[in-house]
Amino acid sequence: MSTQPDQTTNYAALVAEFARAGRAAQRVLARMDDAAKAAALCSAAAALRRHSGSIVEANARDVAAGTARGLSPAMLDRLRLDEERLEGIAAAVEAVAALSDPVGEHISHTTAPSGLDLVRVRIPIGLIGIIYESRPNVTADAAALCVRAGNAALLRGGSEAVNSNRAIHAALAEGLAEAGVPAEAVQLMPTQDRAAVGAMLRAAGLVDMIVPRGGKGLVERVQNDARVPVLAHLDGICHTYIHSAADRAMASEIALNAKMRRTGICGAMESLLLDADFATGGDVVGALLDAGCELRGDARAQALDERIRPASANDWDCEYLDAILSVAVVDGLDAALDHIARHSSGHTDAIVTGDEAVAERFLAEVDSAIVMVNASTQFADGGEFGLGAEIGIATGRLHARGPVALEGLTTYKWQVRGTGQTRP
Ligand SMILES: NC(=O)C1=CN([C@@H]2O[C@H](COP(=O)(O)OP(=O)(O)OC[C@H]3O[C@@H](n4cnc5c(N)ncnc54)[C@H](OP(=O)(O)O)[C@@H]3O)[C@@H](O)[C@H]2O)C=CC1
Ligand SMILES: N[C@@H](CCC(=O)OP(=O)(O)O)C(=O)O
Repeated sequence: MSTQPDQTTNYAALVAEFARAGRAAQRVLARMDDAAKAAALCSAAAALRRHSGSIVEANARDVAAGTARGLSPAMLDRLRLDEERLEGIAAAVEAVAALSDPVGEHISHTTAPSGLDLVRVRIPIGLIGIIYESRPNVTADAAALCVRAGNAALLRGGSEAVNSNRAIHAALAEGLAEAGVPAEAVQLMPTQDRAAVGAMLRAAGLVDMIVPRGGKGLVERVQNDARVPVLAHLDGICHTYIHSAADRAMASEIALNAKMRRTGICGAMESLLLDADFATGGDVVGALLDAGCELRGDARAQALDERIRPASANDWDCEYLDAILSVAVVDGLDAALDHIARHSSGHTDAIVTGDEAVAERFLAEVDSAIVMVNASTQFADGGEFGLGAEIGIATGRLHARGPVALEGLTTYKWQVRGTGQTRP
């Protein structure tokens, strides 16, 4: 779309215009078979490579502006592209092309007592709006996953990545169009005005689903404005509970990895719960402190190591995305479950224990999208789960939870075949 918004733009009308174009393109996409959609994504990958110079140049402008604005090193790292990273983005689009097409799969096939033949068949959701952080690879990943599953995408990326996103989007649209997919199958919102995010969230009947991927500010906006079904990909306040029957070495290794492998991702541990009866809690916190992590603890945690600072009430609900961790000492499984129920964001929570019965209770009772036993929360990732890719980690309670890939971007319908039945 060529619409250029200005001060007087009516964002509801703008979103409606984009949505109508996207829905028309989606109907074309829905008629394309597996091979045609895969070929279109390979064509989009080729266009990314063809335009790598201008994409990297656009990204350099974003990075220069971000540097001047004082973005953190972690944010700049997520923003930055070079030829090698761009090759990775193109290869990821090809990897999505190589995944098998979920559309048309028969989820179930039964015969009703009336003799009706009932097939539940997988279909695309339709037009999906995605609001995401300033990480340009998400533009290509999200577009590729949507198209592979037969959906149109309306993308709204983070403001710091605006030039990169526009360049990536232009290349993707060109490549898709060359392979017979209407360019409007993947559209990028032409404005960074946050009022337009509100219009996307309110576009019920035009946008079929919104995927918000971001932090607290976005959560509040979604809660206030959403009229469209939302598949929330929100913050990760992830816990690791070290139970009294945890293996000592395993506890330290998992805690270190869960916090320090990459501190800036949503699957990083933000809160450590040490069982009061776990004998070597001091070793776990010592290993984290020695690795350069700042620990903020309650009084009992502070007693384990003098380097632990006092935690404030806010710390239990804080997503640091940094080498900072809150630590509490809890009295047994029930206290750990209570703490997690109060403070988890529903992303990923883990227990370390050698007691199978305790592990099973944790798996059953923690109500998060991903619940783990004896593993690092950093495994919360579509690639690690064998899904090939991910839009992100869904933190809500709808049909797709945890890493969302192709299946999560589909719904189904019932196909009913009769032989002349009438209902008595
Ligand atoms: N669950 C998951 O899969 C993932 C979750 N995350 C989470 O994302 C967060 C990090 O991302 P961060 O860089 O902070 O991204 P933000 O949450 O600040 O921004 C994400 C997107 O939301 C928009 N946005 C934010 N607040 C508002 C608002 N009030 N109104 C309208 N639009 C808004 C931003 O727009 P604008 O450009 O205007 O700021 C941007 O497009 C962390 O909390 C992390 O856990 C990150 C990756 C994956
Ligand atoms: N789930 C993936 C990506 C996490 C992610 O997207 O993080 P972010 O850098 O906040 O956008 C992983 O574990 O690498």
